Amino acid sequence: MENAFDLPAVSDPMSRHPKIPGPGEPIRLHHSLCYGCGDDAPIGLRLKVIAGEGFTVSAQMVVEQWMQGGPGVIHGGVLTAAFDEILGTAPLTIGAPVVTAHLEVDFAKPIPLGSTLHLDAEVLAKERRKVFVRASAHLGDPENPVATAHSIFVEIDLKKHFAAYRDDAAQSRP
Ligand SMILES: CCCCCCCCCCCCCC(=O)SCCNC(=O)CCNC(=O)[C@H](O)C(C)(C)COP(=O)(O)OP(=O)(O)OC[C@H]1O[C@@H](n2cnc3c(N)ncnc32)[C@H](O)[C@@H]1OP(=O)(O)O
Repeated sequence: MENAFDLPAVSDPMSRHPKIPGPGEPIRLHHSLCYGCGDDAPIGLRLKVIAGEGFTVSAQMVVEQWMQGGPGVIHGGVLTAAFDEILGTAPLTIGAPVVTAHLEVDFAKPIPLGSTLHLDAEVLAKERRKVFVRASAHLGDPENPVATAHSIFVEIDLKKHFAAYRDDAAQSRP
C-alpha cells in the first residue's frame, strides 16, 4: 500500500463513459443514504454533482451553520467530506465505480459560514485500478482557490465490495 499522491508518468487510456450525462447534467446519486449526496440521509451534504466536459465534475454547497468548525468558518472535516464526494464521483466519467483509498487536502484560506463553495474535480490519470483525481474549491473566483485536494481512488466490484454491509444500510434508514 502506498501513502502519497504519486501521479503515474503515463496514464492507462481513458475515455468518457457513454452513459455519463452530458455537460451541465446531474450525475445520479450513488446511494440515497450517502452522507455526501443522499437525499434520504438524516444528516448530510446533499451535494448535487454535475457532469462537466471530459473527465470533470462540479458542485456547489452553501456553508451552513451546522458545518461550522469555529468560529464562523467551515469545519475542515466537512470540507474534506465534500471533497471526498466530488472526487469520488469524477471517476464515473470514465465508468469506474471506486472507493477512497487516499485523500490529501490543503486548506489555503478560511471559508466563512454563508459562503457558496464551488467545487471542481477532474480525473487526471488511471493506472490499473487506481484513479488519480484532483479537486479545488473557490468562493466565486476560480483563480483564487480556498482549498485543493488530491486523491487516489481504487476501482471496485460494487456488488462484491459492499455485499457484507448492504443489510446494515437498509436498517439504518430513518
Ligand atoms: C462509495 C462507492 C460507490 C461508487 C461509486 C459512486 C461514487 C460516489 C462518490 C462517493 C464518495 C465517497 C467515497 C467513500 O467515502 S468510500 C469509503 C471510504 N473508503 C473505504 O472504505 C475504502 C477502504 N479500503 C478498501 O476497501 C481497500 O483498501 C481498497 C478497495 C481501497 C483496496 O483494496 P484491494 O484489496 O481491493 O486492492 P489492493 O490492496 O490490491 O490495491 C489496489 C491498488 O490500489 C493501491 N492502493 C491501495 N490502497 C492505497 C492507498 N491507501 N494509497 C495509495 N494506493 C493504494 C495498491 O497499491 C494497488 O496499486 P497497484 O498495485 O495496482 O499499483
